[in-house]
Amino acid sequence: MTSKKILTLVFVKEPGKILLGMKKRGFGQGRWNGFGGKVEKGETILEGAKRELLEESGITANSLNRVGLINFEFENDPVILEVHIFKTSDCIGSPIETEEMRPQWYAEDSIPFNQMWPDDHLWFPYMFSNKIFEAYFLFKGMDVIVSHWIKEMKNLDNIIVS
Ligand SMILES: Nc1[nH]c(=O)nc2c1ncn2[C@H]1C[C@H](O)[C@@H](COP(=O)(O)OP(=O)(O)OP(=O)(O)O)O1
Repeated sequence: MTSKKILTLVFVKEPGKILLGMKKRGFGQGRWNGFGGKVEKGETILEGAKRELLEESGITANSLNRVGLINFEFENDPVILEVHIFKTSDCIGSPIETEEMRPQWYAEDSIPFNQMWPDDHLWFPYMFSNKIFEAYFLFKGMDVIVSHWIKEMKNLDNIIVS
């Protein structure tokens, strides 16, 4: 029997650059990524995304735009991670280092993909060209992608996040 964990991932964008955070602990430790985590009981996915962004970076998002939806499966693990990805340029505050994340701005043409999850370089181009996508990745361990697909979508309106 498989089960699903609902997670969020938020990227703060400004023209030509993106805010990443170095994950200091927990799942994905040592990798640059957006800000996010598990959606808690009683909150919507959108609320969870905003909460995690604030907790991990000190930034408050007024609004979030859908970027994509990825299901991650790991060999020999019944738990599927359903990750809802958002971006925003409509936010308040400056990034601060937190217990979980060390934020840093990166130019869009110098993203540190070799220190990120191995799937990121495959779907970041969709995000940077404002294409909405759905994807699936099957991992062996934390470093090897066994199989995957990525599909551009018109929208993700069938999956309610608000
Ligand atoms: N293959 C992958 N590629 C990627 O880009 N992001 C991934 C990923 N697998 C997981 N993530 C993201 C989703 C989510 O934002 C984050 C993991 O969040 P978690 O909540 O599991 O982190 P923690 O273990 O720190 O738990 P919290 O106590 O909720 O903060 O990593």
